[in-house]
Amino acid sequence: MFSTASRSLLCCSHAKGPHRALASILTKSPALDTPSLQCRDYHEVTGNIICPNVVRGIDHLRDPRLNKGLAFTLEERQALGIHGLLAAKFKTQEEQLDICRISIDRYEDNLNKYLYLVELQDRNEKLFFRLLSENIEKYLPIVYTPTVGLACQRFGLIYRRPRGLFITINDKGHIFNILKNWPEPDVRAIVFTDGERILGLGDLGAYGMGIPVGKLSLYTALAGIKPHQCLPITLDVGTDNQDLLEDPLYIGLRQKRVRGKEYDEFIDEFMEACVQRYGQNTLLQFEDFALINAGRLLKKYRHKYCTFNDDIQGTAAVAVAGLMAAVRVTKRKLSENIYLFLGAGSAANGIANLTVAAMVAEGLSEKQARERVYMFDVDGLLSTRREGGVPEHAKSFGKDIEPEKDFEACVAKIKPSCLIGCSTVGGAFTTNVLQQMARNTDRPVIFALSNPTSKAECTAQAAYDNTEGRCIFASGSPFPPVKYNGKEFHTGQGNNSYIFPGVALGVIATATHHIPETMFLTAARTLAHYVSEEDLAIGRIYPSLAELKEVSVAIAIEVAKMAYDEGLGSVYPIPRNFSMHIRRCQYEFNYVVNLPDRYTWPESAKVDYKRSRGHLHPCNT
Ligand SMILES: O=C([O-])CC(=O)C(=O)O
Ligand SMILES: [Mg+2]
Repeated sequence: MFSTASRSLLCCSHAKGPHRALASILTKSPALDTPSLQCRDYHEVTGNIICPNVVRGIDHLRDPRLNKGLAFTLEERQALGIHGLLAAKFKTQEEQLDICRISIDRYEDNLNKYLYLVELQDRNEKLFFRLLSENIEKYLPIVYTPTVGLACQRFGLIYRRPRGLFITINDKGHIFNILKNWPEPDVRAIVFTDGERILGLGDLGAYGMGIPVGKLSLYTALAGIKPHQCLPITLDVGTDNQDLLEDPLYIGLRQKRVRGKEYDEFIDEFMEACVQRYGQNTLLQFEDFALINAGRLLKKYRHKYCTFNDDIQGTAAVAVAGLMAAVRVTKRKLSENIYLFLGAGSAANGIANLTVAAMVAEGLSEKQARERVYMFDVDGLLSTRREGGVPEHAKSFGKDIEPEKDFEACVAKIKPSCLIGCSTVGGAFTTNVLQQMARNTDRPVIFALSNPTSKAECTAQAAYDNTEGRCIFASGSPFPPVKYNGKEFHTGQGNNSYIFPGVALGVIATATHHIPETMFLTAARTLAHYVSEEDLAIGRIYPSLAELKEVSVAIAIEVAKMAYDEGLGSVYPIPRNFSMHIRRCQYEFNYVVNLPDRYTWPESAKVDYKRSRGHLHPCNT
């Protein structure tokens, strides 16, 4: 396994051959007199991957990683052999960003906006990521939740080009070979799904591919993880969604899901093939696996691989951060609340367990902490006395109390101060439930975390209207501002996008071996610290989405420090300044000079070309 530094050194020295060949033809340019800088710039553009001599002429426009469109300077156009392939105009990246914004605004339908952005990513990667990272509030709901949910549902219709790998159960025994087909050799993070629980939309089979793609877009846009280091994968083991099996547009395996031993062997082989191909510290993020697999696979692999489950641990961290910030409003310590979860699946258990850890940190014993947490699933309250007992995955939250199947009655009986929805049942927090929460306590905490918007347990407006505006509300998907009593509130989005990009950046930057649970508690604390008095005043227990990039870096720094405190980091020497180290690992969103090493622009050609185009580009004057 190579350290970060030695990996890039290898790539750089590997690429020197063709540079030398070029240098023998071209003499050194006086304008570009720092060869090492030129080399770094060129490789920055190509992601340390593309050998300059294999990309010729028009391929600089066809490769989204290299393409700058009309922003190629006159010198670049000549040096790269693309002069004349572009219109005469020279544009800056900023001008191009303006055009992108105007183009997207022309679409009314969010799915069309999504398609525009997909196409942009396929055409000009830097422009796509800069647009996204500078307009997070505007475009996050398009490339991510909720629109990405719709994109998954319509995936058969909108599928154009490959972005990521599809590995099917029929590929069992050959997974490593399929990974070899992915053109990027320097992958550091893989987000993968088997499509069985896509957001709250259920089994979408191979249509689930939109989710790893969307998550990894956020890796780059929010945390600055380099795109060539990211690989989205869908593990296609079939689908139990009858509509999809009958859908003529369906692009996945047309068969029922494979389960049991064969499925487990497939996942085992996949995990092992990933580290064989990309190294032991490759980050493997589980995304949108169903309850039956999510928890047990996390348990199985968490000490063997560098892995986490975003729906369990990422969601837990963002919810606990919200609970921590809410303490400043409710004036109740975490350990003074009573929690009731609607849903007892992976997200609920993840949040509940991390909340217990946070209460233990406040001084409760684990038993005392667990006593404060109740769960309600499709069969009612998790009571040890109910028929069929408490499901194995939520055993530690079962209570020796009278069974109850009516959720409203449960809210009245248990009197929770925090109500947390992870049920994927849209509207499950009825008027009665919300009004009861207002009777339970003066400042009830209400989280409707199921995604996308249609699955949220209640709207932000309903939560305010039915609690006399006293609630502290957060949702997994965004809601428009709430108007209550003449005042406007901007409620927060308790979505794991506040957590996973930062954790991933910290883990990748330190080549961490494993991700302990405490890292997510650290991430939660870091996020909670970012919540300002101004945020709280407008009803928000999270920083604004506009701060997501800053938050992600802050989380990455804390994760990186922790990685070395716990002996898990493996980039040596240990970085002395973590902040600087993290920033050095990040992607360059701005265009950089795209000239071959030691290129010389002949003086005579310079003059001729400038004359022939009738104008000069500012970069060349
Ligand atoms: O993708 C999101 O918005 C959050 C998430 O992980 C899920 O709901 O599964
Ligand atoms: Mg998810």
